[in-house]
Amino acid sequence: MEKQSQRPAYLAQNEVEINPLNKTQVENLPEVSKEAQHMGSFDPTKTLKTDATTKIDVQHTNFFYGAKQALYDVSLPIRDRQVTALIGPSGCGKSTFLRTLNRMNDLVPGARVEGLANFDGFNIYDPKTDVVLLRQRIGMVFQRANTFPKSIFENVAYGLKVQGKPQNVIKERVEKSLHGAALWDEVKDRLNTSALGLSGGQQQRLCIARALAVEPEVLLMDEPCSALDPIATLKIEEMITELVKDYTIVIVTHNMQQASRVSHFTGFFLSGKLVEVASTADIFEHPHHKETEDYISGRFG
Ligand SMILES: Nc1ncnc2c1ncn2[C@@H]1O[C@H](COP(=O)(O)OP(=O)(O)OP(=O)(O)O)[C@@H](O)[C@H]1O
Repeated sequence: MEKQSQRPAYLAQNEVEINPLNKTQVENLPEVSKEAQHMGSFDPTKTLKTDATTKIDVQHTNFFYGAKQALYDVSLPIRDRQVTALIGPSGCGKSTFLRTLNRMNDLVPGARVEGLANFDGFNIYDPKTDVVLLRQRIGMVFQRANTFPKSIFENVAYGLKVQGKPQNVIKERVEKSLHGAALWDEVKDRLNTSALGLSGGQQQRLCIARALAVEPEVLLMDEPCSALDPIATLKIEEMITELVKDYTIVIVTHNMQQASRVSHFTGFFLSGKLVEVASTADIFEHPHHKETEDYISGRFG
């Protein structure tokens, strides 16, 4: 009974809160400024000048958790083989946006998305989209490593076994993915030992290897370094810089130095709106909006 009464009012009866804010975070949420309220939807074509082609073209996306709207008219082209960083204060909708890209939000009862996310000529949001196939092409890495209590080899081979791949293909892909995740040299002599014996940073790279093993085209990373120390963080950042030669990467980060180190484009979210997206250098050196400037200079968030 006690637990029931603490449920946030915006949750419908069967809804679960995946990523609840604590009381302090809620109290410190910035007000949407008058300018942001009246600016309508942001037109990214004004600031996103690049030769890179668009891998996923997100247009006019609204997202609802039951009655609560979490994203407002977000349009954001994700460029091919570039890193796009999503920044903004807690609760502004970064993770929600990221999760719309491979339909992870489908798992939340009462969740609903509107708009268009054009990926290779089909709409990711279309109910007819095959989400299993979609998640093979658009892989995801979470905040905390979700290591399975299995051997290092089995962790990476997992998706390939589900796909029924032959043993020789599995062996080859496990090795290739561990190289891709910059982990091979550290684990090659103990592939059959438990993955739970690896350090936190190694486990996160192992999960990245698992995501790479099914050969995705896009990698979504939801604060992949938030549980890691600076050295493990640096390893992941170096790995991202290598991986982007072959993959399109979208990363949610609270760490603005990280966004400026690893990304080509940065989108700034505030209260469910994309305030602006531009080249990372522009966002950090010449932001178009006062909210962006206030956020990157640490005035809130
Ligand atoms: N399952 C859910 N049910 C209802 N509301 C939710 C759910 N998950 C998130 N929200 C709400 O949606 C809004 C956006 O949350 P989201 O997690 O996308 O923000 P965020 O910018 O990623 O935050 P953080 O940086 O803290 O992870 C917040 O108000 C949050 O409370």
